[in-house]
Amino acid sequence: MLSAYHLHYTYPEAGQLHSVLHDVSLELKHGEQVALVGSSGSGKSTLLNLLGGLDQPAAGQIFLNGQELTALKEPALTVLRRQQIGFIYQQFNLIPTLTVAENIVLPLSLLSIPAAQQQERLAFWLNAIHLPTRARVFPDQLSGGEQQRVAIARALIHQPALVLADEPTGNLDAKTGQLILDLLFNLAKQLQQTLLVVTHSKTVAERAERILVLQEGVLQTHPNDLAW
Ligand SMILES: Nc1ncnc2c1ncn2[C@@H]1O[C@H](COP(=O)(O)OP(=O)(O)OP(=O)(O)O)[C@@H](O)[C@H]1O
Repeated sequence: MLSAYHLHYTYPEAGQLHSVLHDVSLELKHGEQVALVGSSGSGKSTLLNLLGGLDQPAAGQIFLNGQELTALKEPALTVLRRQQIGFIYQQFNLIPTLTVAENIVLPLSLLSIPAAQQQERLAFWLNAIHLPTRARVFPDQLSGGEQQRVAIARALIHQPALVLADEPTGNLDAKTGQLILDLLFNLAKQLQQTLLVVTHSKTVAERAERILVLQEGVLQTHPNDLAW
């Protein structure tokens, strides 16, 4: 469902081009749950941003469900992201001035889904993340784990084909992180969404069906043999 071919990513600094990703190719199957690991600075977040259409590679192609993401320009790229991709971040990134309910339905509002349908789906998701009574509170009234549950609902509510998570448990204690992980992996599986999770945690990576390892911008072909 997601294919990337020969991705290169560079940035200019002090008159030189620095390479972050070098000839990265990968394929994710429909409904697959994959972890992306590698040491700090190896290019994991950069790769996630390219796959999510948030940034463009210097060279290479990315296809999402047959559509070439790397051939799209704004605003078509934004439309594709809104329809097909859900993002989850370490810092939760909820909008502080919106309530829990408003944060969760935001992707539906952006897609102009009718209000009645939004409320129906909201009720389902408040239950799915075990926060049925917190719809009207604001993010700063929630714990970190609760905020991340809201962020998960917001990332999945529009039924995206692809869910990209960057260190989703990085800001949580071990026990809360485990609960968040269970919720994310179980819901994505139930909804047959493809999940790619960037992580430094072995616990997180071991939940995945497959582990991709980046080393200094190069994707390793035999990741199981490597220490990371
Ligand atoms: N546009 C840019 N300008 C300057 N540096 C950049 C740019 N894009 C990426 N980099 C550099 O590329 C390297 C890879 O960054 P990236 O955030 O992708 O790594 P990472 O593997 O996710 O690291 P971490 O695990 O610490 O989050 C870093 O050294 C980063 O500073």
